[in-house]
Amino acid sequence: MSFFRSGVRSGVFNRFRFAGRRSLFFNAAASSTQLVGSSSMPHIVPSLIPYIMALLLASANDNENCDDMEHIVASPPLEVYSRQTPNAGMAVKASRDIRRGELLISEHPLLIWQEGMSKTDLRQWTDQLTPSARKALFSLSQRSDALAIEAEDKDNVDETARIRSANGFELELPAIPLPFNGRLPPQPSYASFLFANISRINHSCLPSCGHAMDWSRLRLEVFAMRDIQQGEDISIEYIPQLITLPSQERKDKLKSTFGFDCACALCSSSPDVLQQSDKRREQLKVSSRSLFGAGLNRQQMIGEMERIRTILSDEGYNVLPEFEQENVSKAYAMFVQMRGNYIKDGEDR
Ligand SMILES: C[S@@+](CC[C@H](N)C(=O)[O-])C[C@H]1O[C@@H](n2cnc3c(N)ncnc32)[C@H](O)[C@@H]1O
Repeated sequence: MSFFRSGVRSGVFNRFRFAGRRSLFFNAAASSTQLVGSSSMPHIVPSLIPYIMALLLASANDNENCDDMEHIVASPPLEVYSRQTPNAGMAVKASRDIRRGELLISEHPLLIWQEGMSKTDLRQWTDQLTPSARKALFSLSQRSDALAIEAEDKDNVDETARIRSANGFELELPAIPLPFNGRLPPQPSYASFLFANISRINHSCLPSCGHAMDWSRLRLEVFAMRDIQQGEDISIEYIPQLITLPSQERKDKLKSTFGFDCACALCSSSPDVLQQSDKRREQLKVSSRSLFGAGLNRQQMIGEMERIRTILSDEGYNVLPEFEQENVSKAYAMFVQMRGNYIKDGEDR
């Protein structure tokens, strides 16, 4: 079973702006009838509680003056709706026009768990869900593909497995600036997170939004990476490194990881469009590889970065890409940011 993995995103975009005087948990539904409310506390497996507590304590100690409110979207401009075509199920759309860069939602997880737990441990844990958490969890979609059903015979699969598998984000955990001397909490490398609202957002190979975990607040944030019109679908990318894969390989990967046949706008386009897109993605693979260890001088490196930027723009890909090499992704993110400092708003493509 696999889950969304933030990979580089959690590395590049982690923000450790510590705050925490305000209530850590909020109700995402405060002023929207369309979004469900988050439970007041995430439901965390016992093995992860010391780690999460240490993370939040470290955050609370760090910066009392940081304004937490800028990270809370009191009224997310989002609407969950039931999609008729092309793929059934629920989706999220913009409830008003959205500007590039807007923070759309910042949400605490409903559940936090670790992969590889035994069925018994999973059952003990999920039996303790509050009625509202249970309701939110069981209202989410679940996998129904052959792989997921086959996996039910295995030891670590309980009745929530197909829901967790369809909706969970597996994220790399940050190293904690430990508040205690000598008493290290266990430091797992990954944990899985599920969100009542964000888990409704569908995947696209040309996503309109990026997402990143703000570990200091334990919130997943979703940002618009381009202007979005009222009524347009909100989408994110479920798997890193899809940007350098041709359409068939992307489809295969999404199918084997999540069990669905990708029906995003790009994957549903004509063979001609797909061929052009595959060609651009191949060029991106070559360019990004050439940045790594090829002994390019500064000028050549900037040229290659610029080339990547142009190809991405032609592809209509607006989020920051995750290449095979994490360092290349980080360098490209920095390049885009630095370049942006020299370009007046609106001039950039
Ligand atoms: C995290 S949920 C997204 C919300 C979901 N559509 C719902 O009804 O709640 C993931 C599931 O949505 C569907 N899905 C998401 N993106 C898709 C895509 N690009 N193509 C086809 N199905 C997709 C798949 O069934 C997948 O297992």
